[in-house]
Amino acid sequence: MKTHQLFIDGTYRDAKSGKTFDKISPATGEKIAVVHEALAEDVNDAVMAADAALKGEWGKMPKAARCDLLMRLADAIQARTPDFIEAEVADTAHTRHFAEKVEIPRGAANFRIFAEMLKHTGGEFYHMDTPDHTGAVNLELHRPKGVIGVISPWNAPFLLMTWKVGPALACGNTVVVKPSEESPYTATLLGEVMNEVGIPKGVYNVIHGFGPGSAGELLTQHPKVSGITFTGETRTGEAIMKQAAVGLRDVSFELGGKNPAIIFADADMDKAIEVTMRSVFANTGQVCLGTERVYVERPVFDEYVSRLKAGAEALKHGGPETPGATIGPLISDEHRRKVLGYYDKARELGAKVVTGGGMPQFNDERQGGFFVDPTIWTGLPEDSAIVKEEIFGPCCHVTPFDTEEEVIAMANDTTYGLSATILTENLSRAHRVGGQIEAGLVWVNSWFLRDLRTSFGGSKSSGIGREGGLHSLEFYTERSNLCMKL
Ligand SMILES: NC(=O)c1ccc[n+]([C@@H]2O[C@H](COP(=O)([O-])OP(=O)(O)OC[C@H]3O[C@@H](n4cnc5c(N)ncnc54)[C@H](O)[C@@H]3O)[C@@H](O)[C@H]2O)c1
Ligand SMILES: O=C/C=C/C=C(\O)C(=O)O
Repeated sequence: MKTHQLFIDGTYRDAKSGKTFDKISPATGEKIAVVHEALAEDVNDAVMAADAALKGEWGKMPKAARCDLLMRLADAIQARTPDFIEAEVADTAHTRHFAEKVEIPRGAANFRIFAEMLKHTGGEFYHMDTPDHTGAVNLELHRPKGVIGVISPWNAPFLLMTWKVGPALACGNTVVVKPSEESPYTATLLGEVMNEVGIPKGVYNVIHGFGPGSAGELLTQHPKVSGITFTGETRTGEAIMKQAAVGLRDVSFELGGKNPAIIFADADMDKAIEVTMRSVFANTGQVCLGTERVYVERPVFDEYVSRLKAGAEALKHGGPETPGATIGPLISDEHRRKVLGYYDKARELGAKVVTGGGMPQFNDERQGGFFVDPTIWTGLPEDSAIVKEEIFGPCCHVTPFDTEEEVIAMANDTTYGLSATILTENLSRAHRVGGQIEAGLVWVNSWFLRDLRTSFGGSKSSGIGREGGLHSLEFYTERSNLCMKL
């Protein structure tokens, strides 16, 4: 039985709390690991180790040397791709293809992009006139924020945790990572690679546990933690904001979404189906940027629904060991109950269930896994819970529309503002409509294309702040303006 320990000050160790919890396989429902739960003393040990590292070798390291070390870390992650694939797949039951092609390469890229950027980016400089006409110069200086608490979710564990740790370390901070209780493996494994490449002890620390009353909450309240970067549910973000308020801890939030796809009659329908089959069903719908609302211009509504139905019904359920599987299980029985609750609610509200709406039956080990049917609904009003609330499963509601004004209004009529995707072959329409969607990311004729130099994040209930590229400097550094009289 695998055991996941804490990783504190460069060393793996059991939790002083003496508490552990089980990790269950999403593919089979069987216990696959025991995880050590960090409580107050463990959390304090991790934060104090991170604080000490700021004042030690790491804090004194020249920026170029720090960035070179992170580039070596990216290479070392790449070299251990097979180990990270097995770890991610064990926790999430993702396909090895998804882990190999998306998740692990992004883990390396998330260090590389910020190391390269920080190494080659200059800063702001302003010359000003002065009353005595001798002038003055202003230099915008950046220094590390300090110890950063990183709290990450289970839906893309390694990608999302490194998306935060990469810029945090590139900017000279140290981190204490609290991965989701559902996905401890890759964050723990990364400690080995940190030691292999020579990242000083205490720079990267991993504590395991839950949120309220556990490691997560304790981390957000620790006086030596200077900022919390969090990815997860909106309501969790609200809780963390309250927890972090005492001490005025800065926060960077990437939260939930209820993302629209808009398909105009002039769209390339093959492309529209290819894009939305991914944006609705990839990772079993457990993608914050995924589509749960589809708006289709009326002339092509029936064709679209019929083709999406065919695509959904062609998906093959299975875990990483199931040959040819194209849709996996949800992460946990608890999450499956949440998604099935929405499936029941849709029926109660009178939705037309185009396909799905329940869970598949198997006569093999998959029967113990947390599988649900890929599901498509039509016919519900825009104010229904199915159209307003994030479900985070392999499902979508499809609504017809007649005009641009109507569909823009429907797309924006949400408390979220994370992402959207627009399918049209009309360039001016893509600019016109795309510029009016209230979301952090809008794709045209594509989905989940990610340039890591761009800003990433959501508005309204989808987040606070932007990370990505130089935008990450806003959260991971403290600015000073040095004004020198000439
Ligand atoms: N915007 C994005 O980039 C993005 C990316 C991925 C997932 N998400 C969102 O994440 C959610 C799914 O992930 P999840 O179920 O793990 O989210 P979650 O909010 O339940 O948990 C996320 C993390 O927060 C911790 N946590 C929970 N309560 C806490 C508290 N009170 N204090 C401190 N830590 C706490 C959890 O232990 C976990 O590590 C979805 O809503 C999805 O939309 C958003
Ligand atoms: O499920 C959400 C996925 C988020 C992806 C990113 O944060 C990213 O691509 O940087």
